[in-house]
Amino acid sequence: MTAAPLATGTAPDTAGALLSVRGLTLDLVGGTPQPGLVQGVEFTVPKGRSVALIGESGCGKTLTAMAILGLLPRAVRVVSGEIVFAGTDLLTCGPRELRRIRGGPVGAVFQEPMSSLNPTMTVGDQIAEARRIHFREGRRTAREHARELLDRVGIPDARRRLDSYPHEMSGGMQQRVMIAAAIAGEPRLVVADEPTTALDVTIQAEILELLRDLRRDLGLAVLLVTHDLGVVADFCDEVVVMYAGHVVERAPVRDAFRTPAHPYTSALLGSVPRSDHARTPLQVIGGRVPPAGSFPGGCRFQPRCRHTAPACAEPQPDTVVGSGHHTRCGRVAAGGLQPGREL
Ligand SMILES: Nc1ncnc2c1ncn2[C@@H]1O[C@H](COP(=O)(O)OP(=O)(O)OP(=O)(O)O)[C@@H](O)[C@H]1O
Repeated sequence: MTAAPLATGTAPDTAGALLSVRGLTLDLVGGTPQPGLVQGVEFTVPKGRSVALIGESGCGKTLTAMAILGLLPRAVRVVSGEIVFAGTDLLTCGPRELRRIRGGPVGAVFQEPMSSLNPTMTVGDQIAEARRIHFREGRRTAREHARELLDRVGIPDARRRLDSYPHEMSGGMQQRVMIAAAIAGEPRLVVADEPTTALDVTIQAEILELLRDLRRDLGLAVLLVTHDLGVVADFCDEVVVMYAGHVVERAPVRDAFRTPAHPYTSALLGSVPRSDHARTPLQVIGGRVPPAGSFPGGCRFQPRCRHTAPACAEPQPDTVVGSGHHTRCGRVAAGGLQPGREL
């Protein structure tokens, strides 16, 4: 017997959302119109929760994160959509308002600390600057806060380190400084794009532990862009799965991992080793993400999907398969496929 999906609909569940991304569509500026580098992206980040954005390279995770931060590359424009943070649509904000929000209530942590930290300023001055801009603190107070923040993120001998330059620190320490700068603005949301990818494994674990502590102590919400499904399982409450610019599934992490409702999510999960299924052979997802501009109509995953049917060439409905669990697989919507690891 096939279980019918609960419902179809398009809107994210916005109750209690701190951040709500609705119908976000991004494209290249000028040139030939593309069928949406990022198209119709919908998800929410509830207050104090941690949401992962996952998918293979080139699926639009970073562009989505950059749109939230108002830092899209010049070549990319917003075609439509809303990004509502604490009641304000960030896409309607001018540059001054965006600068007030970014580094203030919305913090950012990127993969390469050295590309975000200013190599010509001491780390103390960089963190103090955030306090001076966002809280109009005087030099002395801002410096004292910078010391407290360095201490808070686990930098030993914080008072002396205030006067260090980023290049005098290890990669892990630089990442801690970037986190200190992000929390200096007392954010409610931190957007973290691959914050541990450039670090070696033991340091990765330390940085994640730090983010976890800060989340708990400061009540932060986190939007985490990552390729690492182990990190998602360990750190996040909810997951948003992107494929070729579409969100194909969003769900509480446990539900997405136990009963994925999109063949792409299932294939992603099958491509990483699991401790509980040590003998299960790893799956390889055949083919690759199509380059932007050559996406198929309907479900963009269909050329790589082992369940493809003619209906997959049509736009796929947003289907609710469980509490907070949505998919955009028409075959699941029609009851022809069952959510689950064997999908
Ligand atoms: N500045 C740019 N100009 C043109 N195309 C771009 C630009 N930045 C990204 N793209 C294209 O947009 C698509 C989405 O890129 P994006 O960086 O968001 O992917 P991603 O999922 O974050 O990948 P990764 O995991 O490798 O960072 C890709 O096809 C990429 O080539």
